[in-house]
Amino acid sequence: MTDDTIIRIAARGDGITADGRHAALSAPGDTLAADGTLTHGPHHQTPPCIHFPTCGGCQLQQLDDQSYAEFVTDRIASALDGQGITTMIREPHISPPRTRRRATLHAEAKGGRMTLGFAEEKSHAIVDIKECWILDPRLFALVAPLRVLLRKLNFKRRGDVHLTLADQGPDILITGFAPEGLPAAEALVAFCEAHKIARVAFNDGMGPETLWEPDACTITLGGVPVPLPPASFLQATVDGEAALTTAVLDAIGKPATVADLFAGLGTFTMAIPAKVYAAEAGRDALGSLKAGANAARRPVFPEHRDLYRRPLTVAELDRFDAVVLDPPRSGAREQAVALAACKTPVIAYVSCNPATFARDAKDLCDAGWQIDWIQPVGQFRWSTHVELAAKFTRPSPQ
Ligand SMILES: C[S@@+](CC[C@H](N)C(=O)[O-])C[C@H]1O[C@@H](n2cnc3c(N)ncnc32)[C@H](O)[C@@H]1O
Repeated sequence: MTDDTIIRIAARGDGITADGRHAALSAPGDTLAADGTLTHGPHHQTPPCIHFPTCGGCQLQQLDDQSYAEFVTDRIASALDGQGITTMIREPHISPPRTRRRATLHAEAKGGRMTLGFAEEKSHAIVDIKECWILDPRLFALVAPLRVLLRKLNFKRRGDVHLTLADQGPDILITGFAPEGLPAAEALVAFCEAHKIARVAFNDGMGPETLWEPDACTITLGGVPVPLPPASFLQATVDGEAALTTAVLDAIGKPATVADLFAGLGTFTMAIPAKVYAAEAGRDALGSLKAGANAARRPVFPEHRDLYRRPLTVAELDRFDAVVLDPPRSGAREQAVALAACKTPVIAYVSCNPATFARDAKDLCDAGWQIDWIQPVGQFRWSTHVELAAKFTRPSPQ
């Protein structure tokens, strides 16, 4: 290896040479000459998608599978290293291509053309996708028909198209627009029947209005069908959800009572075979979790609670045999203070941001917790977005 060899990929996706220079669209093992010429090495693959690298949906298609998996692990290791923490990092789980079950596309009507796709990298321009290597084929199959539909609906602006695979089929929420008139209604029904759509809702600023939903939409979590509000948070792939759930169950063992914090629709709540207290600030999500758990007669105790303003106290946390938390990207700094001091024997921390995870982990480790292991999960294949599940325990006295 020479000083001009790319030795790692930084958090934002640039390759970094041994002598500290940055190169976009490079892979470990490539070499960067002094004049900026990049020579591809053994881990540089031909990006499969015709839209790469313009499309902002993927940033790292030039990495082969080995170097992408190493990137995912390295993101977590470097964030922890920055806080002075070392631990065992398991083999990452990487979602296969074409498995993304939810995505937000952007639509724009301009000059008689309807553009529909992901935004360009670092730009508002929309890439009119003709192929996609990350979307589930059942969702990608709707992209061309949706362009036709939007034209028929007289969509004349810019808006978002949220696509989700519900138990009943594709669920679509279109924002920034609401169709009007009988021809639009007829075009919508014909589209939904032809493509076996589970639901279509529009949100023109007043909240989602559902115009098609022949059977109530659900998403099955841990074997429990949960009512699915439009554009809800779901783990991005089914296999990614399974990898995170398996890690959480492995971490917590066989507890009698568990707190699931930032519970969402109940991805972990429903998978845990115990009494589960579920705290969540989103009213719609919590209402669905409650309805799903009640219908399935699960011993779940939901609470609508803002965990940033009102984190669980030490006394509340001490009642549980295990705590699971899965906060948004900003992490759980406020909740980590009480977690650091509580007596619960085990914490399973699921994170979609290694940097805030490492910050919160430092608070826990400073208070005597240790990280037993971390399971990296790359659900957003070929992106710089990395997830993980970690097990925290208190070391037993010698
Ligand atoms: C990363 S998602 C995880 C959801 C769920 N655990 C899952 O796997 O599907 C984070 C969740 O935290 C919720 N949330 C965001 N801010 C919150 C707050 N201040 N208090 C409680 N929940 C919050 C969001 O509504 C969202 O459901």
